[in-house]
Amino acid sequence: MGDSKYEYKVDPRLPLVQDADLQDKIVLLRVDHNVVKKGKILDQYRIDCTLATLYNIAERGGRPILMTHVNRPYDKKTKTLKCDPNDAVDAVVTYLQRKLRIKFAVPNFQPRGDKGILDIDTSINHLIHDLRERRIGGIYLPNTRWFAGEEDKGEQMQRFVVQLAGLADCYVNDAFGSWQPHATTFHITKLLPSYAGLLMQSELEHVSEILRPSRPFVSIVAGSKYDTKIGPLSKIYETVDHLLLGGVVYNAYLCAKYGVKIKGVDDSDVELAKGLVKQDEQAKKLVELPYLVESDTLDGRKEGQYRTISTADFKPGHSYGYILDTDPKSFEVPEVARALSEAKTIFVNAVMGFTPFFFEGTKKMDEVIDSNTGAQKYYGGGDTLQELKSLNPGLYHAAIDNSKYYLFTGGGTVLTVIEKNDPYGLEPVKALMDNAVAFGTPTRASLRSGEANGHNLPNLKVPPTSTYYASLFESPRVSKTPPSSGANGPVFTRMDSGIKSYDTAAF
Ligand SMILES: Nc1ncnc2c1ncn2[C@@H]1O[C@H](COP(=O)(O)OP(=O)(O)OP(=O)(O)O)[C@@H](O)[C@H]1O
Ligand SMILES: O=C(O)[C@H](O)COP(=O)(O)O
Repeated sequence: MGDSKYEYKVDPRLPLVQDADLQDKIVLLRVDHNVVKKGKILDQYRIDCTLATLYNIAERGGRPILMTHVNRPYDKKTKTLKCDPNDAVDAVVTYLQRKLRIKFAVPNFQPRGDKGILDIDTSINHLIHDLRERRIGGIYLPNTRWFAGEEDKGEQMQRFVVQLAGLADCYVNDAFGSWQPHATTFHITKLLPSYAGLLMQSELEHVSEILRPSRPFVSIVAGSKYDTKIGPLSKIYETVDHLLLGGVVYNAYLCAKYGVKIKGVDDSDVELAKGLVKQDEQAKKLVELPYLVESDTLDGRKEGQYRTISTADFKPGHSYGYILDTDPKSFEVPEVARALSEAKTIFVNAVMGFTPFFFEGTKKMDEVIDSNTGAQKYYGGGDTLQELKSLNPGLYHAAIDNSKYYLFTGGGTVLTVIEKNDPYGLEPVKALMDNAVAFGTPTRASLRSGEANGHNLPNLKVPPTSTYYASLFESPRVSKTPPSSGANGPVFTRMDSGIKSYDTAAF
């Protein structure tokens, strides 16, 4: 165990990376480095936050294989997966190499048409060898969402997870921002001993604070990910004293509340938003930002083609163009100003406008929040942090070292925690705790009670030894009989790629 001064307050049943034996182990490390837009990094914060875990793994003899998703390359409507170089991990790898002065190798797996990458093939074997021999500092896998198995729930997922497990001895999840239960955040824990990284631990400690906020508690939710944000909103509504909305979420709410039509807002989204309107009829916690920026086009900020409108002028049945920002003067309306200045806790997952063209609403929001010096302020979300940094750089840098601020690496994750009212209800986090029980790995709870896990392992899925995998990587074409891992251990079969398979009964 480490020095408790440097440890986070987390559920003692959570298996922690600092308690894992990592000496000469290959560690599959899931991070959320989803910070690349059009091939460029907009804000390194999410990467920097994972360096402690990376150092911890390296310091204790572990050999890391990193994985992150970048953007959303799978199109649910057309069911196609496009491996666009703009969504590659290369920019992240270049940044890490420059920062750490070590070499990361990125294997190149060919996608199959618009189905994405189907297999981790044996071309990775020599890289694993180099990793073990310390000729490279790490491997960085391609964008996890380029793999057909990442978001799948059936055979492709199982195949991908089995191949991933075949690369490593254990798994560490440091991707707090990636709360969706996908192959690399969730299913992989069925096959490898799994641990929470240091960033994950820090985020879990701080997100617990939001669940018992000093009141009044104000949440501001905006942005474009309507599908994953509208769900948690009704639960969030119950926990806050005031809710402010912006972006696409607010547009749907306005259509539902005022019976207007706003360009780009789907009828199905308006239907969903009606629930929120109904909820607000009684409690009236929703503080509306009344001045909005309407634009005739999505093609940027075109002189003469955008204007400020007011919700006071909304008439049922009236159609509007795109609503692409909140006019800053919305924050001067007494009701809005009061809600933000009297708040004791503020959570912000909000980009108010269509970036990069419309930014004034977000800039003003950040400044007004900052002027409430007494409030505890929590920001979360990839774009939310990027915008805070680019619009108010001084404020952003001061916030990083200010105890009145905490910057989460995931906004959708915090919303989900509030929805579940439990950080350990996040599926990837729960999977880590279940894994500790199944694999018998030590946790603070088991160490404290003297039931050091790992000695008495009935009904466990025990992975094969690293030596076994190493031998495969060294001579990938020679078929070997895998070692028995006990009566209850997994059954292995050889796959075409030369990587071992677990019995899929684990899923
Ligand atoms: N009115 C609007 N119309 C269209 N796009 C908008 C509008 N308001 C904001 N956006 C877009 O929303 C995006 C940010 O929203 P998003 O939901 O991805 O936030 P986030 O901070 O990344 O949160 P999370 O981490 O939960 O994904 C930006 O790309 C911005 O351009
Ligand atoms: O940027 C984010 O919000 C996280 O990386 C999660 O991305 P997702 O919502 O596409 O899963």
